[in-house]
Amino acid sequence: MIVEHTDTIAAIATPPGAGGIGIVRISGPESIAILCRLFRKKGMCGPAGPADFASRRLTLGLICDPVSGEEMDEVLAVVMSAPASFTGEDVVEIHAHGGPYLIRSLLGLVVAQGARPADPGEFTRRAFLAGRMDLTQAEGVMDLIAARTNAARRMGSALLCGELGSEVRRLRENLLDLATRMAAEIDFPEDVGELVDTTVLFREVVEDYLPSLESLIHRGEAGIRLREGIRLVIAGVPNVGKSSLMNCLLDRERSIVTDIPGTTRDLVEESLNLSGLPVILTDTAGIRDSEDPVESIGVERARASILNADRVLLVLDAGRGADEGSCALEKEVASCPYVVVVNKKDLVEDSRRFSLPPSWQPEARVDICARTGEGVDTLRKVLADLAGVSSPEHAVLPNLRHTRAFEKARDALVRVREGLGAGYFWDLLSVDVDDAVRELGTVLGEVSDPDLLDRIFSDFCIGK
Ligand SMILES: Nc1nc2c(c(=O)[nH]1)N(C=O)[C@@H](CNc1ccc(C(=O)N[C@@H](CCC(=O)O)C(=O)O)cc1)CN2
Ligand SMILES: Nc1nc2c(ncn2[C@@H]2O[C@H](COP(=O)(O)OP(=O)(O)OP(=O)(O)O)[C@@H](O)[C@H]2O)c(=O)[nH]1
Ligand SMILES: [Mg+2]
Repeated sequence: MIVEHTDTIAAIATPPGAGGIGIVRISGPESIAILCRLFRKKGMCGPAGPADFASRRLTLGLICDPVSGEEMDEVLAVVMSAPASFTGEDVVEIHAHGGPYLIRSLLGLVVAQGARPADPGEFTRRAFLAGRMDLTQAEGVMDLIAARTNAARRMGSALLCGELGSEVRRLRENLLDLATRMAAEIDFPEDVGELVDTTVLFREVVEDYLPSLESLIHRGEAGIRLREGIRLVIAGVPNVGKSSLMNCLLDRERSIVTDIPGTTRDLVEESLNLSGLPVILTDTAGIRDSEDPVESIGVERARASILNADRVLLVLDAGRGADEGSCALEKEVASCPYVVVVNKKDLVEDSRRFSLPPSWQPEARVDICARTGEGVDTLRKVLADLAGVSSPEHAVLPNLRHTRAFEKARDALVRVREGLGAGYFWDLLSVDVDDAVRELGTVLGEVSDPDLLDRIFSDFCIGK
């Protein structure tokens, strides 16, 4: 899909503020001519010509204001001629000294020579439109820039390298091939013979394509958690060591700890990087019926935050086990995924470790001693594993947009599976296969939808 752009765009490609070097980037048919009018090569007088720049080599010279004749800066300029550039168009970069006023003035000169200030993400959008990358790779560029944890950074790299794109492309091609065979069978049933019979079709859909989509959707859930983070709420009856656990996970004394039950009253919230998973961690008041109006409000808030949690850490005291209060609380917590944390393991010998009531269904149980920090690393690992962010094969994780499309493709194939069972005619089934193919196409950006592109690229920064 090659799209011609007639205008030339320019932007500052380096971050705002002072730095060693600042870069103005220009892309489009006029970019080399614009550079020539502003650039004077070392040892030459008068403006430069295109022949003064070997493609993809730095050239030293001065940028001069063509109106006033003022020498603005000594710079290195590079020309990358179409199509061998990031955008596939003629690209020019001016590497100047990194003063914000200087860089802005240089951009002003470039714009005065006919370039248009670029929209956010417009360079990458052009790279995509020129067919130099698929949409997942363009999204990888953005993830890479936006990454705040190393795990998110790795995920951006994998996207940019096209790992997800190739996986989706393979799946899409197989489905497309299936759709083609089905269409041939419908149109020329006598000529083509048995291109695909019902059992083969059923096996392909049920054994190959549906599981692939389910796995992509599953990984997408981890991808969304990794990009957006999760709300993790620490809950329990009073005095079991919730605040001590909060402090252990944060590695500092954030929440007040005393031996008086009912110490924590308000919600105590902090953000935390858990093996790359961004977490908002909340310590809450111990849940109990209280006469104290302040504590009661705290307990209400604790309950509300349990309802909002993505996962709850239900803390028990090893000396007390699953007592009546904890059992009542477990019923409130159980609507949400939860991990049982048995604290104060120092108070009982391992052999006297109690078992949880059989009706409880936590995702995991971890025994810790918040006083010494024992077991807290295991808890961290369990939480990262549950969020699906710690295993390396999950390096490339779909985002929300991809996951929604995979879900629609999956639903279409489920309709095919059900239709096969119900003995539907093939022309009906092939509509659903086509749907699945189209959904996978949107992931790659093969369906042109300017609104979709606007939504994706407007989240980018300017100059990217
Ligand atoms: N100075 C600078 N650094 C940068 C970029 C840039 O545009 N300028 N990039 C971008 O933001 C990234 C690098 N990405 C790039 C990707 C492809 C091409 C390119 O010219 N590709 C040609 C030539 C390939 C080759 O010689 O092997 C091509 O694919 O045809 C350039 C940059 C990161 N660093
Ligand atoms: N022996 C032992 N005591 C602990 C451990 N963890 C916490 N404690 C003690 O238990 C008491 C209560 O700890 P907190 O962290 O304040 O308990 P909490 O669950 O936040 O209590 P509330 O805020 O009142 O609901 C304090 O005296 C802690 O020092 C542990 O692992 N072992
Ligand atoms: Mg507390």
